[in-house]
Amino acid sequence: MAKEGTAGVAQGDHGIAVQDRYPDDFAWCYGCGRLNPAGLHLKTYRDGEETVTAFRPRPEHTAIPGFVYGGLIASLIDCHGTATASLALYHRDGHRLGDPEPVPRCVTASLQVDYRRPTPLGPELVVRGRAVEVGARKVVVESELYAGGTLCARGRMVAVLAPPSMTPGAPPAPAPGT
Ligand SMILES: CCCCCCCC/C=C\CCCCCCCC(=O)SCCNC(=O)CCNC(=O)[C@H](O)C(C)(C)COP(=O)(O)OP(=O)(O)OC[C@H]1O[C@@H](n2cnc3c(N)ncnc32)[C@H](O)[C@@H]1OP(=O)(O)O
Repeated sequence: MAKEGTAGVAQGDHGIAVQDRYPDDFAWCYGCGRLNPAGLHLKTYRDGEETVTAFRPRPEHTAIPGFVYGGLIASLIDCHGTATASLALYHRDGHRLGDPEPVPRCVTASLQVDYRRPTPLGPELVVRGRAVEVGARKVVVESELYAGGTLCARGRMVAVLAPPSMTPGAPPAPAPGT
């Protein structure tokens, strides 16, 4: 039986958020790190062939009174996208959330946001995403952001598996050209 998530939709992968399975060293992101006390704590769930997240902006997320700051919208699309990419790589490798294997961590290589309508401040925002290309290390993710059912923004991003040299505690990467 699927559980109900914050977005009010059925969750897959045992109803576990991708961000709750990132290794601790990778769980400090301002947008989605569960260990960042000042962060947004975005949670991404599987919903069939898509992913979904929900976030209710607060008054400090104002652009002009009554409307949401575009940088917040980009953050939601960004963090939901990297999580969608991580989940796609995890699935490709035959895993499901809840398996003991660590969930891979992706970083943003490219992020495009199309702001289609002013986003009202008040309703919960829902972002739906999907991996449209899954390569060895690179995943292209497309997404849409809705406010009260109205499409307000679209995103397209390239997410890349964090190289081992980015892992905290790893030896520094060699300088370019060496
Ligand atoms: C967090 C910053 C890093 C600090 C390290 C802290 C340690 C903790 C580690 C992890 C925590 C994760 C926390 C995530 C937070 C959530 C999301 C964010 O806010 S991320 C912040 C903004 N993003 C960056 O700062 C990336 C800066 N860029 C890079 O480091 C590199 O450029 C990187 C890793 C993205 C790619 O470098 P390559 O040397 O590993 O790999 P190549 O061969 O260049 O690219 C792989 C594939 O991606 C494509 N690609 C790369 N950049 C692209 C671009 N801009 N547009 C389109 N495709 C691109 C390439 O064409 C290639 O594709 P083909 O496999 O050949 O098909």
